[in-house]
Amino acid sequence: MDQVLENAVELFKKIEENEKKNQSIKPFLRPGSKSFFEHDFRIRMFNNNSNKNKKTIELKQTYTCIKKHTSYKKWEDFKKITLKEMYVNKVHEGRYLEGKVAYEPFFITAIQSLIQDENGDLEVFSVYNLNRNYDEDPKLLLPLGATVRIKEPFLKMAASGNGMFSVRVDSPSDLEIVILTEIPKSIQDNSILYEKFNKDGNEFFSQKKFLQAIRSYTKALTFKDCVKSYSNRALAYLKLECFQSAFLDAEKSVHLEPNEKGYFRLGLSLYNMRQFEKSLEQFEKCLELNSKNKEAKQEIKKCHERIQETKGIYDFSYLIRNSGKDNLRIDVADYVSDKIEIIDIPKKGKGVIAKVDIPKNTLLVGSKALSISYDCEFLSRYALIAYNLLNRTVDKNSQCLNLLNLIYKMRNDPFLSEQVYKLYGGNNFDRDQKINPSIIDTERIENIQTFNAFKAEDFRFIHEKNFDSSGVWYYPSYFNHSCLENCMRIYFSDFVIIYTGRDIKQGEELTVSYFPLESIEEREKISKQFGFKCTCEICEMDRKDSVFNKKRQEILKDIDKVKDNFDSKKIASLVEKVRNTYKQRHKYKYDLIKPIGYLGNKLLQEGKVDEGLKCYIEIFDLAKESGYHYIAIRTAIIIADSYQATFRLNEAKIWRKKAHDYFPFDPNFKDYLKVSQSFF
Ligand SMILES: C[S@@+](CC[C@H](N)C(=O)[O-])C[C@H]1O[C@@H](n2cnc3c(N)ncnc32)[C@H](O)[C@@H]1O
Repeated sequence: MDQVLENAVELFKKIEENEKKNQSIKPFLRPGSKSFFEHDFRIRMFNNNSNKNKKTIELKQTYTCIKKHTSYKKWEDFKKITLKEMYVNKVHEGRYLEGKVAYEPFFITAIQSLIQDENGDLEVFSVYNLNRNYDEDPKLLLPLGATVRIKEPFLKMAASGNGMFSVRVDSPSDLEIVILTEIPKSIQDNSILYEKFNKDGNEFFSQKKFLQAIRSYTKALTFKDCVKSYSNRALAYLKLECFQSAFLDAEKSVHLEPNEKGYFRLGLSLYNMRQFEKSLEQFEKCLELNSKNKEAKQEIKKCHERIQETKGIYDFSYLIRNSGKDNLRIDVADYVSDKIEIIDIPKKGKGVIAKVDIPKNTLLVGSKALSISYDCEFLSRYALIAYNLLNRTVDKNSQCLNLLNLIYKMRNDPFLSEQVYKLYGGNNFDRDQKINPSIIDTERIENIQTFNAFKAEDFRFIHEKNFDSSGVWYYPSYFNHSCLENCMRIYFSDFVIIYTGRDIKQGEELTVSYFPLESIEEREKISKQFGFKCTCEICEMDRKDSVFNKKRQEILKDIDKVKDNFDSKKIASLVEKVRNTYKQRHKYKYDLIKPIGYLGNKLLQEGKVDEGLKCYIEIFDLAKESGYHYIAIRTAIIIADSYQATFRLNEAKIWRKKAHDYFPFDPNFKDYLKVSQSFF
């Protein structure tokens, strides 16, 4: 077994043992000497530095932290606690811990340092989810000497600490950091110091050290309220994608004195928070001050395009051109049709219904992911193993990374945060309770991700593992599942459109399929993870058909084993066997799709083109009837391509039209649907 995995398993065992042993620990007796802690820290630092070349990512919270989130409450509602009073593996409800950062912090899986309380007692202190930027200097995020306050502190057995404990913070909004500026308060309006810090800020900025630049501008601003420093700090925030902070600074800058750069940066922060109308206003103000500002003109054009999109007017050629492997995130606005609404659906939570009759192929929703991560963006598989062991999960790279990204984005964009908190996060959370968007409740966010994350199944890289993804979309998250979906989803990188796959009656629920139409067992397994049991017509029929279904699955398994070695005749006889299991049933014989696909492939390989095509035509009909739209489109294209290749251009045209009927919005859509013949 891989050494890394072995080490991780060891680590995992140790945590479990320690947790068991310490279940009954009462007041915790700590050695309390600073030199002891510093010695331990040096060892950790050494281990950490020896791994310097391996990039690692910070980890999120563990499930062992059963702490309920308390940021909804005010600081005044909590009573102070000191380290001496704390217990191990206990959440100290209604209390807060205050202390100073007593050691230069560093990253292991979280930012780690020592906290020293008012009695001079020390404890290790770990902060998770504080920042996404791995190259960031932790000393800047949690500076030595800064005062910190932690709500409902949790003294936890530390995973990396050989029996050490640490005061652990998972949700950054449980923590308040007072950063010392090292500037005596008595010095007021010192323009020399202002110049010095402002210059430092510019220097750091030019070196792309944006966090340092922000710190310097902040110091500079304590001496003088200056338009330029606010505006420059806004730009540094923009570089770090901290859009809300950028917005506040740019706003201060133009408030002090209307200025071109200030309006431009205000426009950019609003644009990035997807407030296109408001953003347009700022770029126009910028142009009023300088009618020759080319960049502002370009941004105005983009704003107009986005505003058109919010009306459902999309340029699909633009979407196709600007999405794909080279561009995993597309600049596009959201749209929701006024023909649909979100209501409570019995036994399903919320869902989407049609307010009026809606014809087939009506665009209902266009939505860009609130956050998305791709497998190819992951930094370290070591971190993934540790992450899964600590969390007792089997999350993929993209899922783990997306949680971190989502948290980061929520901290920097209140509009986005507000949308995330509206989504279903399991029954333990009251979703109607209004949450301050600046609160980061990692447990809740994680639950929201569990119930609402999907992968962006962009046709163009659907088979490539590296492009596996995990994203969260806002409006699409309200669509419930049905194996017999009546809507279709098409992805353009991280942008998805949802439209009706057939005519819909007023009041009918609109559904999409969360997973492929595999066997009922497989579907039930996945839907159980989502916490529901599908009751669509196909599922009900499958459940009634259980004896034949079992037989069918056995034959399908056999076919899988032999499909590469058998010729078309032998495969055809196995297909017949599957067909026989459907004798009692006249509808939804979707399990025939795969074996007939194998047969069609084999026939094409043997040069029996017409027989092969007959198979594909049957697949098209089966997929169409079962509402398995993706397969229907792909099959129609394969058929069209095969006719084209054998110069039967008329048939090719007919089949291209059938594929195109599934997506009537743009004549060039066929370019998007370049699928490989090797699909089956
Ligand atoms: C993406 S959300 C869909 C919207 C959700 N119903 C809500 O209230 O926001 C997924 C969750 O919806 C519920 N759900 C989805 N499809 C369902 C179905 N067919 N039957 C029952 N519950 C369903 C499950 O709780 C699932 O975890």
